[in-house]
Amino acid sequence: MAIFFEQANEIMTMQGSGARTREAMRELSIVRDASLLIDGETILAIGTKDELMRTHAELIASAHIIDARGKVLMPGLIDCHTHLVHGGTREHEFQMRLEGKTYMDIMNAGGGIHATTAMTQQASFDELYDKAMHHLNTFLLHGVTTVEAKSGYGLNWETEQKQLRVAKKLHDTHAIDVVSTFMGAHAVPKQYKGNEDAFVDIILDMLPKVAEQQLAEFNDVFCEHGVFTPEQSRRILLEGKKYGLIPKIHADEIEPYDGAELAAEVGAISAEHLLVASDQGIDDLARASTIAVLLPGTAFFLQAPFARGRLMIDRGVAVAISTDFNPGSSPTISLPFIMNLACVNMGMTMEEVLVATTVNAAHAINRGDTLGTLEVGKQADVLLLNVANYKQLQYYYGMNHTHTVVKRGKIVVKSGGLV
Ligand SMILES: N=CN[C@@H](CCC(=O)O)C(=O)O
Ligand SMILES: [Zn+2]
Repeated sequence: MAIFFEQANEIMTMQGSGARTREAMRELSIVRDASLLIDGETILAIGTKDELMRTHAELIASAHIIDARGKVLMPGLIDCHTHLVHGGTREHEFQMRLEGKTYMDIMNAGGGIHATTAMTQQASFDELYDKAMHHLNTFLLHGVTTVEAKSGYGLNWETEQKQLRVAKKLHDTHAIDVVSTFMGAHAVPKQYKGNEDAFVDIILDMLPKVAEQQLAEFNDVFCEHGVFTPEQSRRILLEGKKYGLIPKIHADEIEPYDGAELAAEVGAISAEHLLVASDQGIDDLARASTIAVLLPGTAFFLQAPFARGRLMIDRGVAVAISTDFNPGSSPTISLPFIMNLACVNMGMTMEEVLVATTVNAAHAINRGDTLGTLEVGKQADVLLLNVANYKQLQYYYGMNHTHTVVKRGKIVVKSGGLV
């Protein structure tokens, strides 16, 4: 059945092409007192109610009508960096950090990523699936219609494959589109400490299997002091490219390590975190059109300095924003809250964070052609917010304003609840 959103206060169409930089990151292309008509899985028309009644009267007469008066319509949010599929939780580590331990102290002592790896290895396929399904439902309730999901809590082929298969099944069964990234290079198992290159070789062997079995589109590495060096990261990313896996990098998160520079050098689609990226690295990202995926929830939760989002935009980098949802450094699913952190702590404007979680997030996962804007012919992923104008989404912070969500032309959230 067609869907007719009637007379929204504002429709943020975000229309235009390509990832947005500089001033274009502030252009929301808003139409006011406007209506939107969906037919099948795509957007058929956007305009005033009168215009659409003139041109599509018959279809509207039989459509499901949603009263959008007093509300705001926008593209479904895109969360372009998550560690969705994992076993267990690590709330005790949060307590340890509040008592003075650092994230890397905990990881080096066998906790952190290693702790989640053990719990993920032990979990059955169905346990991982049910847990991640629950998380996806929460994403949907927060207006998120597409989620990128990284593996990386297996650190052996069996469990990496299990995580990626869970993500694939979720993509097939859940309303949310799940886009997979292989991240075999997330940590070095302790039996390889001192012999890290041997583990790199094991990851290199996994890459053709990931590609052959079509388990992921992207290949990510945690390039960090004490994890993978820039040289090891380069090897893994360049080898992945041979199999069509597009590079992404967890770069310059804890200590500067020329991760942004490496992302630009290998032609990564995105460099992620960048809390301590150098000036040179930022300029390199701009030149290479590598998207900076910034994760202010991680800085907030780790009590670390925030990435220099303002400077990156001013230097011409296309910035995307994401939750980094994971059980250690950012266990939140509220992308709207993360957007608020980006405004308050990274100097981004309300317009920029909206572009960063729609158009630019779509480009960070290679979905810019189909997702991220409300335009005729694009996939109908639509979010109706219970706010009077787009600025209220950030003003009334830390709250969930989702009213209705349409995914691929189907209503999946209604009056703030799952359908
Ligand atoms: N920094 C590396 N990976 C994750 C955290 C993973 C974890 O702590 O479990 C991140 O992106 O923040
Ligand atoms: Zn991450």
